[in-house]
Amino acid sequence: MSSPKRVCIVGSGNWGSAIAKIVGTNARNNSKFDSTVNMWVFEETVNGRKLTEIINTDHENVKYLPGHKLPENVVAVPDLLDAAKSADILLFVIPHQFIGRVCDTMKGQIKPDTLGMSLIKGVDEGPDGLKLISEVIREKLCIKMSVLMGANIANEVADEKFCETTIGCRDQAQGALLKELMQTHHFRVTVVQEADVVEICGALKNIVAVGAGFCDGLGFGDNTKAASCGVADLITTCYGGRNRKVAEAFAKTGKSLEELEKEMLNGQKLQGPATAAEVHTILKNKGVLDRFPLFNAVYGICYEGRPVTEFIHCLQNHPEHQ
Ligand SMILES: NC(=O)C1=CN([C@@H]2O[C@H](COP(=O)(O)OP(=O)(O)OC[C@H]3O[C@@H](n4cnc5c(N)ncnc54)[C@H](O)[C@@H]3O)[C@@H](O)[C@H]2O)C=CC1
Ligand SMILES: O=C(CO)COP(=O)(O)O
Repeated sequence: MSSPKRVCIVGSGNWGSAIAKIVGTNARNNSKFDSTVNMWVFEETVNGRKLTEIINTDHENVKYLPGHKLPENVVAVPDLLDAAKSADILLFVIPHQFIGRVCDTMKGQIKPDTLGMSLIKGVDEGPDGLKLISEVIREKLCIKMSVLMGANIANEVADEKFCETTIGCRDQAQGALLKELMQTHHFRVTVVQEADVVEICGALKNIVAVGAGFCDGLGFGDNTKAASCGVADLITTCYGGRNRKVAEAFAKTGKSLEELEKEMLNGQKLQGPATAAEVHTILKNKGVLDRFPLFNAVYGICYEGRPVTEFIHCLQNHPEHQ
């Protein structure tokens, strides 16, 4: 039998910490995995103490997932390379804007046969158009990559409220191993081979969620909001997510998104506005902006100073309605 796989979680925000709860418990109870799970923590001081010290002593990420104990075998490590260098499985779960720098630091310093899985929702906008975050990681680190995405609001997952998620993995044996690491009674995992589809749905729904927040902030009805909704993650994010919540406050208060992110999220990061900007550049370069009025409208409001009160006009002028 091969030796137990060492797991490292690259990230310790709201979702990273909820995932640490699951992965720590599963790794401890399954001999296929080493029971110690490293979690890389972007170090900061909270209430006068280092966050890593708080996590390793009190077993709680008091800033990003307060109220939940993490398993004691989850070890917070402030140095990225110390956390990741001996890992057989790397779970990437940081806000997408930081992935480039994190991978640059890890390049050449990890085991060559490490399996990576991205839980990051977002896209990168490269010179040739859209690039998936898993592709960015694959190219920079030369490792095999899978993804995990779903209608998974972190606080609800940590509360063990039942939900489903999808692993996109091209290799069946790897998919089965990753499922063993991630699945619990409350967090059911389906493995599919179409990893790119899983990832792009997870990324793009964040832009729609910002639009849904605008609808709420402007006082439109449920029908209006549903006009932009599709499948599970979209529904969840358009009701319960941070992108929606902050966009609602934006429409109601007139404060800037940056200000509201700071005020309302205590260090957590929105992915929707940045994704709207990246997707906007990609669509513009391809000359197809007019086919995506919702994405265009969210971009215009977030970055071009277009009044949020015009949001619905953009949907009324959808090319499908001409
Ligand atoms: N929170 C949620 O409910 C869910 C989030 N996701 C996705 O997971 C990814 C990560 O999200 P969260 O864990 O919620 O993070 P978060 O939104 O809680 O972000 C805060 C994290 O970013 C870290 N950070 C701040 N500056 C940094 C830097 N310069 N370099 C590296 N890290 C830095 C902070 O230390 C903290 O760990 C995102 O792509 C998000 O869309 C996916 C499903 C659910
Ligand atoms: O991705 C999520 C739920 O699946 C979380 O969405 P928010 O980032 O908008 O909170």
